Amino acid sequence: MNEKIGFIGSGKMAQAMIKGILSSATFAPKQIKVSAKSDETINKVKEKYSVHATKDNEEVAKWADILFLAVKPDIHNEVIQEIRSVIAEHTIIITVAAGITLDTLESDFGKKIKAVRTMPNTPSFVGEGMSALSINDMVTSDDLEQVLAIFRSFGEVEVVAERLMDSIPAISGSSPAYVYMFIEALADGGVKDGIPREQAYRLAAQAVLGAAKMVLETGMHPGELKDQVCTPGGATIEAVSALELNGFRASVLQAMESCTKKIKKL
Ligand SMILES: NC(=O)C1=CN([C@@H]2O[C@H](COP(=O)(O)OP(=O)(O)OC[C@H]3O[C@@H](n4cnc5c(N)ncnc54)[C@H](OP(=O)(O)O)[C@@H]3O)[C@@H](O)[C@H]2O)C=CC1
Ligand SMILES: O=C(O)[C@@H]1CCC=N1
Repeated sequence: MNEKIGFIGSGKMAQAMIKGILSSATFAPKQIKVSAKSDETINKVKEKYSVHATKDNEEVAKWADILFLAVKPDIHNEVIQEIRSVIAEHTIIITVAAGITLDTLESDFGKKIKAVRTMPNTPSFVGEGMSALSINDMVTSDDLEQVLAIFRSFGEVEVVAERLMDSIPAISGSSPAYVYMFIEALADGGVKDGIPREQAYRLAAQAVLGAAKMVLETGMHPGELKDQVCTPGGATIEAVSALELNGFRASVLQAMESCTKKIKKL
């Protein structure tokens, strides 16, 4: 692809996407320009990814054909006010900020823009991202194809109705955090029984990866896959029973509700 991609904000989420994009070789480092607030981040990003990095948001906004806004929601509008006058008509604006709606984007820019609201996740860093996005009526089908190609370069992407976007962090944007907690807990259980810590992480992480692949690749219902593991009268059903007694599923659902409630307030 020949487009120039800009990132305003080069923190954890932007760097995960940049790493994923460059690893897939869909874009070369010279096609990416980023900005950040501190010299520390600028220098780190230059060194790690060989992309152009600056503290000048306007420079990035003026240059990019596709511009990611990857700053925190509380300074999102401040950044838009800084760059709105230099945005070209053809530029596609992609926000990754949680809770920022397409209406907010348009009204902050104060004009019709090509706007894309997205929710990626940090596994984009290893090319296994899961993103969801919705677009406004200025985005053409060609624009959408370009955007999808970028997101596919670091994982999977789903186009969803904007009314569902507030619910995406809970299921795929934030959920890597709870999965890491689950992996850590599995490893702790192994360590308790004497399994060396590093080996315990490998055992736990690969079991989670394998289970996820089974869901994606067999098309079988997760409940049926669970049943395959539970030998009648065996050990797994004892573990399942203990998880149910301790409200495992209810905890996950409650965590997701809390997440979505917060997104609506951001
Ligand atoms: N982390 C995640 O898993 C996910 C995050 N998101 C969204 O991504 C966005 C960024 O989150 P995350 O990457 O985690 O946060 P970080 O704090 O890691 O990154 C924020 C970045 O914004 C930069 N920044 C701060 N102020 C300015 C400014 N005035 N102009 C330009 N850049 C500025 C910071 O610069 P410096 O480094 O110099 O401080 C930093 O690089 C959020 O809106 C969040 O909702 C979405 C999905 C998942
Ligand atoms: O914690 C947050 O607000 C962001 C949104 C999804 C992941 N991180």
